[in-house]
Amino acid sequence: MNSKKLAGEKAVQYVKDGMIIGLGTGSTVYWTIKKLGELVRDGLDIRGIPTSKNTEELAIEEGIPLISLSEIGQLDITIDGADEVNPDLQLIKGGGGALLREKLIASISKRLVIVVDESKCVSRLGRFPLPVEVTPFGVEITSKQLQVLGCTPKLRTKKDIPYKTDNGNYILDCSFSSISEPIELTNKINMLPGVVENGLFVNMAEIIVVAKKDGHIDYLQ
Ligand SMILES: O=C(CO)[C@H](O)[C@H](O)COP(=O)(O)O
Repeated sequence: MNSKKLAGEKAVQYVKDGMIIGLGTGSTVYWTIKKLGELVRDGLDIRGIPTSKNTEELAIEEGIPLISLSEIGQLDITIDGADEVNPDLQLIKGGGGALLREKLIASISKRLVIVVDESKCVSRLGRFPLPVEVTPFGVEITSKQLQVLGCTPKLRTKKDIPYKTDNGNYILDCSFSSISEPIELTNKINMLPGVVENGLFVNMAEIIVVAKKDGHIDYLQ
């Protein structure tokens, strides 16, 4: 049983004809996008807004018509994955490095639907290191300032050089032993001058589609 596929495909039930849809990033929402491609080929009329260059490529491959952010003020729905979800529907995102575009697009969506397999569900956030997108300029300073907030930041790398986001920034993966006050923490992190955005999504998700190993689906809302 492929739980990511199950969760990803289930979420298309929220998509209706005529909708503008935020297309998330990652290996779970991959299955949503593949399914939407099938539905588009069968006549579903939607427009997508990708949250990353990878997702844009996939959506084009699937024949999903795209629309640019400058042409719209609001999206009907965004479907996306997550790295951790807690029972209050708070999330850690950004494992795939797309957190800034994901958060921006989610912030102008009427609904944010999250698709995960059950391994992502935790009682308290923080087991997964929190991705923080930062400017390359002054990254060492920003890293020290983040440490003061109680974490161990690690510069994300790819093939031994700093990983660059689609926006040309770096990611610091910040290990907190646990995150008890996500709202306070997100505000404190985003106050730092070198921080562009962090991967805590609080008060944003409306529904979380959780696929279990045995094939059952739970809906957290
Ligand atoms: O936030 C993300 C990308 O920035 C992803 O949605 C998150 O990392 C989950 O990915 P996956 O479904 O591959 O486990």
